[in-house]
Amino acid sequence: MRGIPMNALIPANQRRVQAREAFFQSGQVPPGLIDEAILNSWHRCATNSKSASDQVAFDTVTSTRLSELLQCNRVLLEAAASPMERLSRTVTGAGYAVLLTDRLGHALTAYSSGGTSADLMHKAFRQGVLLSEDSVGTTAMSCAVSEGRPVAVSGVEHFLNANRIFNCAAAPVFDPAGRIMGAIDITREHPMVQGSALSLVQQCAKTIERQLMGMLAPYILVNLGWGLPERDASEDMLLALGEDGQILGMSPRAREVIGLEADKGLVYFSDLFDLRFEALVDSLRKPENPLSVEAFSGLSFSLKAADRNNENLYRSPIPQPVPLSRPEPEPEVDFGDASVNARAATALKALARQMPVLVLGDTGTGKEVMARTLHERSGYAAGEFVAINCAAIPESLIEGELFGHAEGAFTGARRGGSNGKIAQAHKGTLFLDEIGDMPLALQSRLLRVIESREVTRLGEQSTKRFDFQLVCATHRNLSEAVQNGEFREDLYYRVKGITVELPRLSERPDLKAFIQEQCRQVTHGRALSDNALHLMMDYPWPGNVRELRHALAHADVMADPDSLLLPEHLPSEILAQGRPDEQDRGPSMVGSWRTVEREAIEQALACENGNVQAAANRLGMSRATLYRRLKAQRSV
Ligand SMILES: Nc1ncnc2c1ncn2[C@@H]1O[C@H](COP(=O)(O)OP(=O)(O)OP(=O)(O)O)[C@@H](O)[C@H]1O
Repeated sequence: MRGIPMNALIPANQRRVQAREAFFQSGQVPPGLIDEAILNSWHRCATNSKSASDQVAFDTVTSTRLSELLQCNRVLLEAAASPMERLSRTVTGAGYAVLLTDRLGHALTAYSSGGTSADLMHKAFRQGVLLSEDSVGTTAMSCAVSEGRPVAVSGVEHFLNANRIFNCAAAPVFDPAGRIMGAIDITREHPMVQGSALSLVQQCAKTIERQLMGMLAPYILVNLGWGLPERDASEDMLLALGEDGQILGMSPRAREVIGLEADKGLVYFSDLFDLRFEALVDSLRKPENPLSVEAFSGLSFSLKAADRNNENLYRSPIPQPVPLSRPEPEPEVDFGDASVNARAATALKALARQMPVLVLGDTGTGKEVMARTLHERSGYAAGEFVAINCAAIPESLIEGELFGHAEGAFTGARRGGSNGKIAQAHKGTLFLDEIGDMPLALQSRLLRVIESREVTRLGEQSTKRFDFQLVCATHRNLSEAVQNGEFREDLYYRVKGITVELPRLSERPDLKAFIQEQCRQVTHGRALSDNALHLMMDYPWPGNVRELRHALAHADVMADPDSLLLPEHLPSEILAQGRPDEQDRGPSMVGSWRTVEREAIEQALACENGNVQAAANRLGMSRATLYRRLKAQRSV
């Protein structure tokens, strides 16, 4: 008998009664009598001054709150709909009710068994009832959510006497980023066979998690296994990968064995496994060759495609190597204003005729987004989009950056020389951002290149011809710069081609819809409360779309995962200021935006140990923009 705790030999029901008596007499329970998860919950209830004799009301939240909750949890509800229905078909005949709760314990969906006589059962298993530990004491759901694992709670294991009629089992549901979204619970009045009840809820939770992974629309879903793929890939261990190898999501079991914490942000396949993503895709195409890969944790896994019929595997080209700097995923673009959309369409026609396009707009209005969108929709989309920020590169280097240089052309020139950005943009788009800040001396050279499409590398005589389309952008008034002698008139007329002027965010005709859409994108589907939305519509947005996206990301972090975004979650400057009178707009708003910006930059640099590229990624801007912002901040 060595190794088996004596308490394990006592019949289960007797053990529970003993545990309860011991707890209420001394606050202590001898080991092995009940699940640690339940004991922890009892301690929390006692610490929060709950008494076993408390009554339980099972009131529902208001209908407004309920619709907010359903809205906030719509992804979970969608993923859970059919697995829950299947579970309820399996168990309601045996007298079980089935429940889906959110992370806080709100009942989102309830299937009742119909065969129960107890009033309490009817009251408890209704949509909108709050079943948190705080309001109804220990339950399987609250334990499963607190401990992050399946838990069964029977009869006297419920902290409140009133709930002793319940016997329940629940499993947490994790989202693909590893956060708990809610729980699946089955409950009945009669004792249950614990093992089977637990495995039913666990299976249902896994199916929901799998649905959630599918809803990410991954390029490919991969099963991890321990041995040879054919024999051993486990349904439990799933990776959802984007087409550039980004890990879009992981099943909880895969996350556990690989040792990746929840909510880790941007992680790529090749960050975790000793294999390039293209090589993975290549081998998955040949299922006859089993693939065994070592993770950087030291463990080896077999990998196979979860769905052999996935067309991406067989039809799409192998994705390009992951670039060294990994930009934030591009937002879905909407320029809202019909006149801007019409202008963009004209700009596309101009590009097709080899005319340049000039994008004008204040900082953060989306000039680069517009340029990239034009590129992607143009006949040159198969080539590269090469952006160069004329304001960010020191005058002495910009020439070499643009035109390239021969080996030894100047001190510090690269071995073997460099081809320069114009060569890189061959058959693609050259985007000259902040062209208004291009040094005067360089402007005439640029003009010649734009006219002839011919480039001479620094330190060389021969020229090469390149084919590229040109998009420029600036926040400056170029015709004023021409008048002030800061910008060459001939270059101005050359780059002006077709202009697209982007409105300030506060002037967008679709402001409300745009804020809501950006909120959906930035927060992955959360909603703003009416008050928060009104405040945002009244704010002047000196930093335009960039500031809006930062504000939404800020609110997303500040708010509870299941709550709407409320005014108090917004950055203080939005809370503090409605739209000031037109004449007050300038300096004070610019001042407050600068402070916010400086803090954001300092924080990002600190978090990334001073790595400018990583900090720029974190802030959702290019490295060049970050340098420019730093320069601007320092000059204040
Ligand atoms: N129409 C849009 N839809 C979605 N996101 C947008 C849109 N316009 C801009 N953004 C986002 O706002 C931020 C700023 O955009 P972008 O860098 O293109 O602005 P910009 O005008 O070039 O700024 P700057 O002048 O400071 O370089 C980026 O994070 C971009 O993704």
